[in-house]
Amino acid sequence: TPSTATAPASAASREQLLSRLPSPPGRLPVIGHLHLVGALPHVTLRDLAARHGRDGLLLLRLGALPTLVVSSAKAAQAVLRTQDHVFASRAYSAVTDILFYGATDAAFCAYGEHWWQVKKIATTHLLTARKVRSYRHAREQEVGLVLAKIREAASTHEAVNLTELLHVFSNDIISHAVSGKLCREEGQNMVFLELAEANSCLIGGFNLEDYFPALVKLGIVKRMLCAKARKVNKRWDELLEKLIHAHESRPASERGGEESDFIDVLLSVQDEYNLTRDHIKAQLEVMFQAGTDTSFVGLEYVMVELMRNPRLMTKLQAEVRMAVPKGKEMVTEDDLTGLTYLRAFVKETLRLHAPAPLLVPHFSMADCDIEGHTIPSGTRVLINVWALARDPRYWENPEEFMPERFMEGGSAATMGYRGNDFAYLPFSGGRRMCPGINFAVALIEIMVANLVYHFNWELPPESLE
Ligand code: HEM
Repeated sequence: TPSTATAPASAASREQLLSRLPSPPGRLPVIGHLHLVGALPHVTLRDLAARHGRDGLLLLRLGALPTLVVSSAKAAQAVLRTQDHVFASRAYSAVTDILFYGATDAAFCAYGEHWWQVKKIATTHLLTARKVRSYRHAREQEVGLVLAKIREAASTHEAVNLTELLHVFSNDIISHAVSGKLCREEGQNMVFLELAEANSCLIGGFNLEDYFPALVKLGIVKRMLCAKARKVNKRWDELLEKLIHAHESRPASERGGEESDFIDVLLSVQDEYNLTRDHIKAQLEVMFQAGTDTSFVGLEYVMVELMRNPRLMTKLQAEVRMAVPKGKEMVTEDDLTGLTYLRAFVKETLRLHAPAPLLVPHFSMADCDIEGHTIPSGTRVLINVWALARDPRYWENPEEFMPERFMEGGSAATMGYRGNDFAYLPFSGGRRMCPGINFAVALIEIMVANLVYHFNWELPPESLE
């Protein structure tokens, strides 16, 4: 059983503690184990952990940064529940520092008073079940636009690029939540898409500056490595300033109300939470970062699994078509209650294809014990939820796509998204858990329901050759 955290160790004893943790051979000077992390880190890390790990733990030296990889449900439970208070921080990153106004947003902010405040704003003001419901007409409208494009292609038997359509769809839904009706003016929704992609390139990779913080302290290196991030941040700043300004200049009577967008809400709680202009911009920007790609990847994989499993597509179509009154033009959110197979289908997709397979890295703030191993403070932690969700110790036929396991009577029937089952963590768990679950699931379900209600899907013949 894990014991309580103790005060941080000195550098020497920290190194001593690290040297006792299970770690793979092949560590090189300077880069450490970085060369072992391939193009699909969750896959290579699973294999390395199976070979060299112990008790679900494996220590890698990624550059100068000790990184603990967690690959068992018990160790994940220790990090996200029993010792959540120790592991709820984020490591310093020069890139997120620049992109997110001193990392003052909810996702990249280090643990502390400011993070509590901005996370609370996200969970109690921006992403509540009620707020998410208030955007249903906007979602249905965006779904309508996608359906029109597909209908047009279908009428001439043309293949559609679903990846592109669904990516734009996810981005537009979030643009609408952030800036309401203004999001389409002057093509601002497309600028959001472009900037979110630029951010992903900077954050998503294994960044040199993150692994060699000492390098960043040298002025020249910092200038070189961070120039791109500054450029991208400048463009975000111009766009967000313009939108916030447009909101401020609207009469107060138009700002409140049921369908108020994130900018309206943040402006209205600005004084209560002592938010600066930069805090507001950081928070708006992170919604794109955390919400767009993740939702889009989830949605795209649902369609992949539908096309791979025609029998299951027929079953899902039957459920949706039964539930929608005859002659209705499109499925609306009222029709979705009780669609248990749809719900299970999405859950099973997020099991096999977690959009954030290693979560967002956690960071320990004190020494503490996990499974009899002492983890020193200042350790970065990756939880391999992709590996946990395919581990035969926890799942029957783990590689098989079987939504039924999440249905009544199935082996995972009681598993939900809230991080209570440590073999199933697509949205993580504990203090750092994703606050966007309702938002994401609503977006995915309404789009999928309509895609299967209106169309039969198959891959174009040339893609099968
Ligand atoms: C299928 C879609 C999504 C998935 C799979 C997902 C998953 C995750 C994961 C794994 C984390 C990291 C948790 C951790 O560090 O332990 C996270 C954090 C976060 N997500 Fe999501 N997310 C999704 C959609 C969204 C949406 C739509 C929004 C907002 C509109 C959102 C907002 C956030 C925020 C603000 C955080 C940071 C929380 C923190 O650090 O305390 N997410 N999400």
